[in-house]
Amino acid sequence: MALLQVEGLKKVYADGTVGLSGIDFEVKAGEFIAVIGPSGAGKSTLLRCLNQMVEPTGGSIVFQGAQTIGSGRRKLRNIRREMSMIFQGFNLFERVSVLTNVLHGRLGYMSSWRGALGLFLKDDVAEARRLLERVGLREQMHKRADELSGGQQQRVGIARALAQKPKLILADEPIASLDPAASETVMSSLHRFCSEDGIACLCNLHQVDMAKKYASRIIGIHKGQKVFDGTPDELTDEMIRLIYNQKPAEAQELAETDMARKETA
Ligand SMILES: Nc1ncnc2c1ncn2[C@@H]1O[C@H](COP(=O)(O)OP(=O)(O)OP(=O)(O)O)[C@@H](O)[C@H]1O
Repeated sequence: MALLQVEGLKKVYADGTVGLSGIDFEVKAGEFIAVIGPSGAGKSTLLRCLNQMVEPTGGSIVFQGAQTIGSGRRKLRNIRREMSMIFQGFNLFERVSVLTNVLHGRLGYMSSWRGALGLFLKDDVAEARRLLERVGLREQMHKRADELSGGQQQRVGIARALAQKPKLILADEPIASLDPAASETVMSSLHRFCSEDGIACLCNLHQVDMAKKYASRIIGIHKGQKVFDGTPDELTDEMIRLIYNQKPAEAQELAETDMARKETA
């Protein structure tokens, strides 16, 4: 059984803008998938619909065998703790310590009053320290988050995501604000930890070279539609040109021809 099954996923925003116009795909446990496409294609909308930070307007999302659309608050909280998110702008609490930011990854497992008072369990604190060591930030754990560089802050974001013990990480352009060296560190850390812990990842990326380097599968989106779904090798230069050069119909046609060729081979 797939970890995640998405069928006919749609999002039309209140002002009538179509974010997603019916997307289908599956994610297997432990798969590392890059999502690419031009600006405004619907990549963020897709990730945010999956954890329902953005409410889908149609379709179905089955996560670990259960339909998530229409879930009540309690069920949604349980779904979200197993689907952690990494953000382009890190989304850390800047004035609190790095360690506390990682501990926030445990909030979904605590009663709200314990969380509000910051009464974290001893085991959770030990695990947060271990995770910070794992991402190479042991020395920084008592610093305020805003004292860290962008690349270090994103590694805190990764440690926080891992603290949730997720089955799936949704990474929304995790390296868009970073320089090339920090981007490599963040992508290689994210890839390594997902692989070591058997976590699936859907990672929105603008950098096609990074998508090809780290993902085992790439999904291409254009104008709210899936126009490519294949391996890095199958993402040819021609396909990239079609996805980014506003010719999704031609890209889809090329993908279908490739698929038919693979089936008959
Ligand atoms: N809150 C919103 N209200 C109305 N339209 C929105 C809203 N959020 C996104 N959109 C629109 O939905 C479409 C998809 O946007 P989305 O942010 O998902 O694209 P993206 O591929 O992530 O783009 P980028 O790479 O620039 O971040 C765009 O046309 C965008 O303007």
